[in-house]
Amino acid sequence: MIRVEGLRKVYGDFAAVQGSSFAVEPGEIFGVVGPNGAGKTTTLKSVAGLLEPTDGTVRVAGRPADDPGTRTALGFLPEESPLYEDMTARSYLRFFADLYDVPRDVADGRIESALDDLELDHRDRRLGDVSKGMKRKVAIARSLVNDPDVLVYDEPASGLDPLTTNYVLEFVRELAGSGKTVLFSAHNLHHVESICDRVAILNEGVIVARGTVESIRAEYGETTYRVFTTVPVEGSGPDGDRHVVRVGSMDAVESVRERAAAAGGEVADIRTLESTLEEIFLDVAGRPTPGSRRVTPDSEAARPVEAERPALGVEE
Ligand SMILES: Nc1ncnc2c1ncn2[C@@H]1O[C@H](COP(=O)(O)OP(=O)(O)OP(=O)(O)O)[C@@H](O)[C@H]1O
Repeated sequence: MIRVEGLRKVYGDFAAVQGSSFAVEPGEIFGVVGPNGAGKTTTLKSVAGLLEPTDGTVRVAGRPADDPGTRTALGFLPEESPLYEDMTARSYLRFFADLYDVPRDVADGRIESALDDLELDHRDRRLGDVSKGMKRKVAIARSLVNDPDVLVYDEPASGLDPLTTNYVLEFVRELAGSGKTVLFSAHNLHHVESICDRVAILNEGVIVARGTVESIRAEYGETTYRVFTTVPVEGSGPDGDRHVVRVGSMDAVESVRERAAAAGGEVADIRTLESTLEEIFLDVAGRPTPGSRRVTPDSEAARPVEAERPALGVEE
């Protein structure tokens, strides 16, 4: 549903994205993570047809991302989503449904159902007077008024309390469960690990790791073992009435077992620990990336900064 090939975006002499390729299928949530400035928003805006790539192709549902047909079949949630503060949730969503030429009766049904699904109270209260969580939910509802197959969500849970965050993430999961294609960026790697089917780790505009969390863990992570013994062994520390030592291989576990036996004790328990996505991220994103983000003046790719295209439903 989303096909990105060789995406490159240069601002002046700076490459924000240096040649990314990935695909996202219907029903899938694909997470883009990376440090500040890695190129996540640039990637998402390019998929949403809001930025013209310097090089590469972006296709959504078989059409170029900037095709007018694509843009109405896609819901984009920007990182910051200022709303028209004097409107109510209902009037605001109707306004956007009108922009997408959704017939009024279809729009009303769709809006009420989105508001119900998002458990939005205060539907007729001025948006300037509602909570941040509710504003974010309204922005999410706005991304759905045209019933798009493809959703591009930049930090959907940014700045929300844990309860609202869980609600929003669960909602995104349900949207993917109903067959929508979701491209999603987030800083909170625990959220990404919990809801994304596949992940790309971006660093300095380059995808440095990509795949399911399990495959990334298998390739870049490490397995360690916490070995609990009834007697102290070299390197162990107390843990209640037992002792615990962390080792990195099954051979090392065997060696702990032998040392415990030699000291008249035994191994009481072994727990396996896998690297978290966060640990892998800190490792992978800390490595130097191939290529420089600086584009030299005589380089073919050094083109003028592209203006952002105005987007339907995006006031930035
Ligand atoms: N219009 C622009 N002109 C020049 N440079 C830009 C422009 N937009 C983004 N950049 C630069 O491109 C790089 C990537 O920006 P982008 O917003 O895509 O990163 P990000 O990964 O989304 O960052 P964050 O996590 O901080 O939101 C950054 O160094 C940013 O300063």
